Amino acid sequence: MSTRTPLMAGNWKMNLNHLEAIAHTQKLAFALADKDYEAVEVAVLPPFTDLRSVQTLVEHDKLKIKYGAQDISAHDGGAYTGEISGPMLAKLKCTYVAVGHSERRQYHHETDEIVNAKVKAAFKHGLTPILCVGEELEVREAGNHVSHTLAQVEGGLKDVPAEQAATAVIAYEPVWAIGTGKVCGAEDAQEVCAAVRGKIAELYSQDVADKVRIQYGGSVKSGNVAEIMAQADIDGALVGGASLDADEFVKIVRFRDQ
Ligand SMILES: O=C(CO)COP(=O)(O)O
Repeated sequence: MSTRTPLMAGNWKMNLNHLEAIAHTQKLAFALADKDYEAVEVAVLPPFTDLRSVQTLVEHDKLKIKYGAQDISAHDGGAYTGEISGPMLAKLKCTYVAVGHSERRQYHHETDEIVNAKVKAAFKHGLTPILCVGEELEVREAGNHVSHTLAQVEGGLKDVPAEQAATAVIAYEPVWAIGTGKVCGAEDAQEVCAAVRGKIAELYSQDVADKVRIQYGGSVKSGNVAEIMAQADIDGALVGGASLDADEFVKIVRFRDQ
């Protein structure tokens, strides 16, 4: 039995303004009970413009919900118009930051080198990266999903020391399952997540591999989360669309009751 605490993180993507973010976080906090936080770590990843509001609410009401950003600059500061740095996110007391989400790889041309620099920037400023990896449909159809995903893991963690790697979160998100309603079968997800853990063991050690939390993401809903969470190497979910519905996200956090 793994000692890894499951992590259920809601990636809001480009949804909810700062007022909606407050209302949504309050709704989540109201519905979640201490026993939920004892069993599962719960996090939200709002847009940058919401983070200060979420921080203020979490601190003022002493909420147990963790929060983080959806991206981080590889740079610490300077002439990088539109970017948000690690020191800025650390100042907002973010716990997590998603790095290399497939939407950033696809629409912002983030390569494994850029993703690696962002992973390092996160660690440098005390943030835990959620390193997102996963294959496109053509890659899966060609049967290359495992090697493709492992190359992204290796690229993303290049030159990251073992002590840091052990605290990372890796999110396996097959691109074809994101926002499509096509959930990857639990056993297919487990196949890749087990291979990711094997890769971490090869790059570092079994001890590091046993510590790293691996999430599945892609059309996770209350109706399919239990089967996904029953897999040995899946330690949580990175939830997109369903995290925008507070009742649904609470049900996902309570996957054991499904
Ligand atoms: O990309 C995702 C989370 O990062 C998954 O999105 P959906 O849950 O909407 O498929």
